[in-house]
Amino acid sequence: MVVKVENLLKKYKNVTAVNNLSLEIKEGEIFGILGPNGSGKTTTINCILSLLKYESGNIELFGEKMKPEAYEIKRKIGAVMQEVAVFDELTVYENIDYFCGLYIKNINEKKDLVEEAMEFVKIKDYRKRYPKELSGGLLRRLNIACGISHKPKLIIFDEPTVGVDPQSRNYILEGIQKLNSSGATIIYTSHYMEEVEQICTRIGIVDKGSIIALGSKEELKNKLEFNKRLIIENSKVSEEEIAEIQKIPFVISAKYDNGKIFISLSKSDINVLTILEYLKDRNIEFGSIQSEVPTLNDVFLKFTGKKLRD
Ligand SMILES: Nc1ncnc2c1ncn2[C@@H]1O[C@H](COP(=O)(O)OP(=O)(O)OP(=O)(O)O)[C@@H](O)[C@H]1O
Repeated sequence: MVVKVENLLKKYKNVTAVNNLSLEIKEGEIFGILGPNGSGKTTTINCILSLLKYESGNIELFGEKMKPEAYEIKRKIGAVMQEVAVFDELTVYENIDYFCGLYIKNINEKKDLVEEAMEFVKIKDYRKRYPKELSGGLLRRLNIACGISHKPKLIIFDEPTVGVDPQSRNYILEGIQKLNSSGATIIYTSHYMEEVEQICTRIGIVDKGSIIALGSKEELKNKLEFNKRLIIENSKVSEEEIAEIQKIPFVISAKYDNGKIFISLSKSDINVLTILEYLKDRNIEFGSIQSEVPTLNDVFLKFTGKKLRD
């Protein structure tokens, strides 16, 4: 087990930021911690890294207890935190060289690793630039290069794509997958369900400091009763008709909102035609029909009663 967190409890005065959180992460995983703002993701990461003291719980990394002075464990970890932490007076190259040099003493080896890290986040063209000359996305990519250049076995990314342009976002996500393919175990925190779905092999959904659901995206979606949602454009449909639709055997729920009928269909016997025939039989006019598969937002909604993003 690369990461083992048992019953972690962390309070800031009277705010319980992490509430009895437990998780285990195996070698080779890209483990996503998905939760809304303030759900305790960063606090959990800071506890895992021993940057914060906590009230109770147990944290082991690579099978050993993690402590502030566990330098041997820390060498195996790369952390890319939400706040960009680079030196303004050093260039892109010098910044990565500095952070790499904290772990790698051999000059030639270090040189190669710095080049590799720059290549990884596609920042080579900016090697002589200073941080203040970089866009937000490039700055994030520099921050990542600084955190990963020493080839850590466990890399933690805390919301690395917040406020970045789509191109940088793609470089970052692809880069993380490449790091994983080359052997690193990854922890990735985010409040963007699309990103987590795209890259994570297993996901822990957090709310109010606790994990409320855990599994692969398929396992999480299997916890839902429905596996398809129809959205039918319609100008008018009565409450009685909606109630009728709801009675169709494989319909889990039906509602009318803002000119659209939303129908969730159960896993078995999905028959869209039956719905359309029903509408046709009753002369209910409809426009475009969309079919959606469930998202992690639906999973979040099921367990918390609220949306992931407000
Ligand atoms: N230094 C602090 N002092 C007091 N309360 C804090 C502190 N840091 C975080 N909190 C509170 O702890 C809770 C969890 O915050 P945390 O930053 O861990 O969540 P998060 O999921 O990482 O959110 P975000 O995505 O906004 O960073 C929140 O209620 C937050 O207001």
